[in-house]
Amino acid sequence: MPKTAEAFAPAKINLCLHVTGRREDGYHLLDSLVVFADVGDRITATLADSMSLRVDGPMAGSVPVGPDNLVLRAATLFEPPIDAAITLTKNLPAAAGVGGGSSDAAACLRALSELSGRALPGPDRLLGLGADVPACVAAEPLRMQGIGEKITPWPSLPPLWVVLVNPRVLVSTPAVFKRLERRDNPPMQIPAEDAGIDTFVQWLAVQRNDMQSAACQIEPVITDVLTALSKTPGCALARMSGSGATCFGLFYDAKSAEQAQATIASKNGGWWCQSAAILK
Ligand SMILES: C[C@@](CO)(OP(=O)(O)O)[C@H](O)COP(=O)(O)OP(=O)(O)OC[C@H]1O[C@@H](n2ccc(N)nc2=O)[C@H](O)[C@@H]1O
Ligand SMILES: Nc1ncnc2c1ncn2[C@@H]1O[C@H](COP(=O)(O)OP(=O)(O)O)[C@@H](O)[C@H]1O
Repeated sequence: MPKTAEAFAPAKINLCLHVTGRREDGYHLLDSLVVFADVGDRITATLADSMSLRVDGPMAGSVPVGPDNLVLRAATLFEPPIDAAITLTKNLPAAAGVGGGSSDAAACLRALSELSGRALPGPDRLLGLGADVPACVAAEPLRMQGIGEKITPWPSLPPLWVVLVNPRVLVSTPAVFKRLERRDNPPMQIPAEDAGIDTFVQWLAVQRNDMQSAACQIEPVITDVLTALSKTPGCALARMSGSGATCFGLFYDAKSAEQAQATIASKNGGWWCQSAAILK
């Protein structure tokens, strides 16, 4: 039997995303609390004589199947190459601020590492795939700084659930960065350690996503998503993730999140709505 490995590619959520500066090469300096949800894509890799990629799942149509797919780009980081037949089951919307491509790349690296017994590529090579890839390889609650390369594990997170809502508009990350009015915003404040859930959510509410306003100007429907989320019972906070267009509502329990998802989905047939737990 050929050896097979499976890896989960969780949705990435920027609970807050502060843009604090810009480097000379144009990349932006970020300060973000990044977490992962128990919804995402899936990678299955089987050792084979040559490298191949098959994409299935509800969002398969929205990603490239050739060498531009971040899964195949990630696989090339191993030298010498590890040949495998890879299947990507694409459940997350692409170019949506939930890091699907970066998380797929990270999951592919984990699966190939397991199959071959070889170490994961170093941090510089991960960053070369995309600014979100180092965070997605860590795949645990973390503070992300620099342009994405500085990763610090987040010490403790209260139990939280989210509803992720994407109005099915594509938002270009460079276009949102370009439209920012300010690039020198204050960094995250640091909350008290082991704060209870109320203190944590109050703290989070005064942090920001500095890309949200620019993204809403490009795609005003994002404002509708935020309004719909914030009106659902039990929603403690509604905010955009990454450069959008996906927004999240934050909930204290699974049931409230599931009800909010059902309510929003029933009123907005074309939107992608998913309730999930935040992984600790
Ligand atoms: C904004 C964030 C926040 O987590 O999330 P997404 O909206 O992509 O999910 C990420 O920084 C995105 O990471 P990722 O999508 O991997 O970015 P990359 O492919 O490396 O970069 C896409 C483009 O975004 C801009 N970019 C990206 C990261 C950064 N720190 N500064 C930038 O200015 C650059 O113009 C770059 O060409
Ligand atoms: N496996 C993949 N999944 C999603 N997008 C991918 C993938 N491979 C390449 N891409 C391309 O990468 C870009 C960013 O995708 P994604 O990581 O989903 O967005 P975001 O960074 O906004 O969360 C998209 O334009 C998409 O075409």
